[in-house]
Amino acid sequence: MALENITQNKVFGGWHKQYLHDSEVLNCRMQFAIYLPPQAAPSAPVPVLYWLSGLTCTDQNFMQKSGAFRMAAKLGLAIVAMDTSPRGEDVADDDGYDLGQGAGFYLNATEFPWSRHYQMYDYVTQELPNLIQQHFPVSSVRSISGHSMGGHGALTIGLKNPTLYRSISAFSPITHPTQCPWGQKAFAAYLGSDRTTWLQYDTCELIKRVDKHVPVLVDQGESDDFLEEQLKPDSLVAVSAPEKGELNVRLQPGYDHSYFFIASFIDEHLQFHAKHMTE
Ligand SMILES: N[C@@H](CCC(=O)N[C@@H](CS)C(=O)NCC(=O)O)C(=O)O
Repeated sequence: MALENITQNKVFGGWHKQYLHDSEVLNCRMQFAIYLPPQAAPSAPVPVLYWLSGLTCTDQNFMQKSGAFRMAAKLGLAIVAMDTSPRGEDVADDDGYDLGQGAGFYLNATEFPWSRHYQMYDYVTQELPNLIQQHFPVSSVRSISGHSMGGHGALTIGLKNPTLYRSISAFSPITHPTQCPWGQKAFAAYLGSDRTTWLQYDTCELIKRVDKHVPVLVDQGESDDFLEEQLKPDSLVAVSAPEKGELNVRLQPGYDHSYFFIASFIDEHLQFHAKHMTE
């Protein structure tokens, strides 16, 4: 599949590049960004961290604001940041910032009018990684991370695919979407009124169902305005079971929901993933 390179900037000895491509699963043109560290070469493929952003974001919020490049260059990690939904004039949308374009929730929609394009689960787990492996000097070793809606995406996708990802991390994730307004609105639209179909995309429900999971690191700011109504870290702590795997939920005093918070702890997340990707 053809990639169209639209930007490239050298940073910490590596390269940040943006690309456009036709997505078969999303049925539209998509944009993504990749950071290739200086170590990446055809003779030396590097592991990849997939980053999933939150509501209203594009491929650029993380790349421009997280300050991840210095540590990624040091550790020799590639990072792929994708868009948060299918895009385009023909793609169904909604006036709310929390539904439609910019709010794909990393699931496969089954309901009209969303199902024609909103297949983000397949895009993240299959189409995009295949494209990345085909075109860049990366190995098949992957981990996954994200913020808010993207933290929900990273956790659900990582829990459901323990052989695809070595580790999972999340900042301020929506941990129990079937029990919060953002999740209930999105799942009702994308998946319909049968709530049993929602459970496959709910981190707290998935943790209860799996026997084992890969190591998980979660950071949550205690001064996050969305903490109690939308994110519910206590629900995640309540279902954690040490015998199933490492699940470290850290509450960080004073931090809010923004990329200032992400920038403060991104180095620790990259080190966590690098450790598990090089084991
Ligand atoms: N009312 C906010 C809600 C959306 C929001 O807070 N989005 C978070 C993720 S849930 C974000 O990362 N915003 C973009 C940014 O900070 O760069 C907005 O419209 O920006």
